[in-house]
Amino acid sequence: MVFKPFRLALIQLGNITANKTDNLKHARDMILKAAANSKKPDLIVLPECFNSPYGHKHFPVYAETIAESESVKMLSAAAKETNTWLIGGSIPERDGEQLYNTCTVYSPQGDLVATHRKVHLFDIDIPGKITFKESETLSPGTTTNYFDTEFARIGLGICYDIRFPELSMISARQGCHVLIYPGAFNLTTGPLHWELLQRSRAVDNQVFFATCSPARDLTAGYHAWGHSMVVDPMAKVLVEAAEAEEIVFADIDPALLESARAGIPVTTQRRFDVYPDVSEGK
Ligand SMILES: NC(=O)CCC(=O)C(=O)O
Repeated sequence: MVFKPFRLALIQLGNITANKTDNLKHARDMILKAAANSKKPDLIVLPECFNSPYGHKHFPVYAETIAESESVKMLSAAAKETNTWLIGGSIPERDGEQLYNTCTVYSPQGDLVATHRKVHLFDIDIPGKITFKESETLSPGTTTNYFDTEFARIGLGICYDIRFPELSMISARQGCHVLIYPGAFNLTTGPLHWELLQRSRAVDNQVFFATCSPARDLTAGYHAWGHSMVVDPMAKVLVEAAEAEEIVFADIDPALLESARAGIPVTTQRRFDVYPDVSEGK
C-alpha cells in the first residue's frame, strides 16, 4: 500500500451560525484559503458539524440527504476547484427516517469517495458540567471506513469514536497510515482527554492521528474545545491550533511511522493466541 509524504491542512472553522448558507459560504472560503496557501496541502479537513450549530435539537432541522445535499455539492465543487483531497468534516445526514452524524470525503476530481457515519453517539452526563445526548435524534453508524489516496490509506472516525480504541485498532490493522477524526470536544472533557486520547490512539497503533475541531465560540449553545491537532506515531504532537479560527498545516512523513514500528515492534508482537484480534473478519 502506498505511503508517501504529504501535507495536511486542518481548518479550525469559526463563525458557525444558525444560517446554513452562511456556514457553507464561509467553509468554502476557508477551503479556498487553505488550498491557496503557499504550503499547498494535499488533503484539507473540516470540523465536525461544520454546517449547523452542534446540538441534538438542531440535527433534524439541518439534516440533508446525501443525494440532494447542498453541503455535499459545495464540498465536491470545492475539492474539484482546488484539485485537493477534502474531508468534509461532518454534517447531519437524513436517510429515510434515520438521522446520522456523517463525514463525507472527496477526491481532487470532486467525487464523493467515502462516508463515515459516527458509530459511537455522544451520550454523556457529567452532573453540573455537561449533559449531551446525540441519540435523542441520531442513529449510530454501523461500519468502519477508510479511503485510499495516491499518498496514504486514511481511516475515518468522528469525535466520540476516539474513545473506543477498537475502531482505531481496526483501521490500523486494515492498513491505515493516518487516522483523521473531525471532532468537537467540550470545555469539561477537552482539557483532560482531547490530547491524551489522540496520543494514545497514535501510540497504540503507531499511526498518525489528526483531529479537526470547530473554533471555540462562547456565544454558541455548545462550546467546542478547539485545539485541532496532528500527532505522530511516537505520540509527539506535530501541530496544535489554539481556540480561535485558524488553519494549521502538518507534514506527514512515512519515515516516522517506519522508525516507530522498527524501534518498538508491537505491530509484530501481538499475542492473538492470548486475546482476540478485533479486526478479524473486518
Ligand atoms: N462531539 C463529540 O462527540 C464530543 C465528544 C466529547 O466531547 C467527549 O468528551 O468525548
